[in-house]
Amino acid sequence: MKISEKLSGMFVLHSSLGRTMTIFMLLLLTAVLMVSAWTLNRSWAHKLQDIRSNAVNLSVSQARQAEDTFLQTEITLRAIQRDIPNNGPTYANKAALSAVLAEMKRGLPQLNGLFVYDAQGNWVATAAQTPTGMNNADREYFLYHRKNRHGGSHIGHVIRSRSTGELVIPVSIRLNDSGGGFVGVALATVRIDSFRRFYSYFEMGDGDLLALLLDDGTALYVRPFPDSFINRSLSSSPLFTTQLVRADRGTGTWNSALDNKVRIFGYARSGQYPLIVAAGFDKSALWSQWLHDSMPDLVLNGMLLIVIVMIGTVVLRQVRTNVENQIELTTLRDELTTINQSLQALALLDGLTGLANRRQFDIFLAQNLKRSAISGRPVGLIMMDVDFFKRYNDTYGHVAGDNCLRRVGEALKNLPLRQTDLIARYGGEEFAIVLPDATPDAALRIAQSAVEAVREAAIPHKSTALKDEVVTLSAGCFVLVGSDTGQDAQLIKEGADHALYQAKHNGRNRAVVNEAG
Ligand SMILES: Nc1nc2c(ncn2[C@@H]2O[C@H](COP(=O)(O)OP(=O)(O)OP(=O)(O)O)[C@@H](O)[C@H]2O)c(=O)[nH]1
Repeated sequence: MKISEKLSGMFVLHSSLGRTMTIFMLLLLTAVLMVSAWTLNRSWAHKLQDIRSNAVNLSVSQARQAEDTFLQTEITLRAIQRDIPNNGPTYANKAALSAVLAEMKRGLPQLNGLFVYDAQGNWVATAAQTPTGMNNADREYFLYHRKNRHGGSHIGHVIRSRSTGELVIPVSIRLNDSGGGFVGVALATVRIDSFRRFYSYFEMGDGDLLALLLDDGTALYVRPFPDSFINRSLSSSPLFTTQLVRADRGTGTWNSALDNKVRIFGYARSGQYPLIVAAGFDKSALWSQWLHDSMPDLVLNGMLLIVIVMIGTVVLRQVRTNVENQIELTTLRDELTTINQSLQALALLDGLTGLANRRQFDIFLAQNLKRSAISGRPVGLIMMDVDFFKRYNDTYGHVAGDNCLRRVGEALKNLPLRQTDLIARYGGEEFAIVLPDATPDAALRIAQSAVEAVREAAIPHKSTALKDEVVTLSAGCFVLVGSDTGQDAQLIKEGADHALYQAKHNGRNRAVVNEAG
């Protein structure tokens, strides 16, 4: 950027209009930016609020669904329990019991199998064909029931079915004899696939998750994670360390323990079973989606900002042009004023001596005679003429003659005059002094000092007829009180001229006053 452009830019800021426009544009820009930011921020906050509600609602509904599944399963187990003789499943009609189990399973597609074990873990009956010689005494649920006397159902960690190889959740109850002694276990295995299928009905993003968990933090199934995540302990997740400690349902945002992704979670604990459902929405995907949805607003706001900046630029450029024009006009005006003043001065000054010229002399004399006519106070005029100046020119040349006149002018300038007096070059080698409010005596005194000053300047003049051979002056004075008849200037000049003639006639180099006035 050129210096002049920088300067004019600064002038814009320093001019009050430029400053006001700049501040206005900046305020407008800030206001639009703030409104846009506030609107977008609100939109994002609403989006988060919606997601939190969705997450909680989904968790609650899925916790209910899981409860229903396990309740149906428990009811089935209770029905099986009723069909088993008091002294234990060993004494049951195994074929008939298996048929009952098969019939029960048919109505419950979420079940992988129904099983009855005796007190040693031997398979007594199943909903499918009973493989001979199978024993499940090593399973966690079997050991659990053998140890715990309570009659409630037990939901275990996910296992792989020995009969089908499928991943299943074991739901079991203890079988007691009439004395409360352990006589076996009834087991239903719930297909993980049933949850997999059910959870796949929900439209969720790739990074979103829906998890069925045991309340000890074990993952039973987590959509969309692979089966390798099943049975993983999430007990260190904020869900278990902080959220569930505070409330059985709620929302929160934390790094998922499964893949360290930040998700917005909703969760709900089952009131009936030790189950928890959590729904988590990938925050970065939500942000991208929100950005995508907000793009029209962002583009609109961006365009608004660009339009404001463009308008601002045009207005400021216009202001700059105006300021530049103003500066140019002011400079031009100042220059013209200076020129005008010089011209005015030049119009009133004599170019050779720098004294007032004839024009100024005439104006000044006329003004003072007018004032004199009003005040009644006299005006004095001294007319002066360089002696034998023709000879001077002839002897020294015209250039020297001009110099001589300049020096005579200098000598006159040094006279002790009042501020109100005026010395002028009347024309040629003639000079004049106007003395407002002067008596004839005072005028004569000043005329004599003028003659003396020129003589003392000692400008050589070898062709003069006078003996000192220096340039001399003759002066004639006249004093007049103005009468405002229009004749005053002529009268006073004639009076002074007459005295000058007398001075010349009397031998030059002297001053004479004409007392006739
Ligand atoms: N160098 C120069 N000479 C001027 C100027 N104005 C007038 N003169 C000359 O001044 C001379 C005046 O001569 P005169 O009017 O005869 O008077 P004088 O020779 O001074 O004689 P007295 O007035 O009788 O003493 C003329 O020769 C003019 O040419 C000027 O501006 N410069």
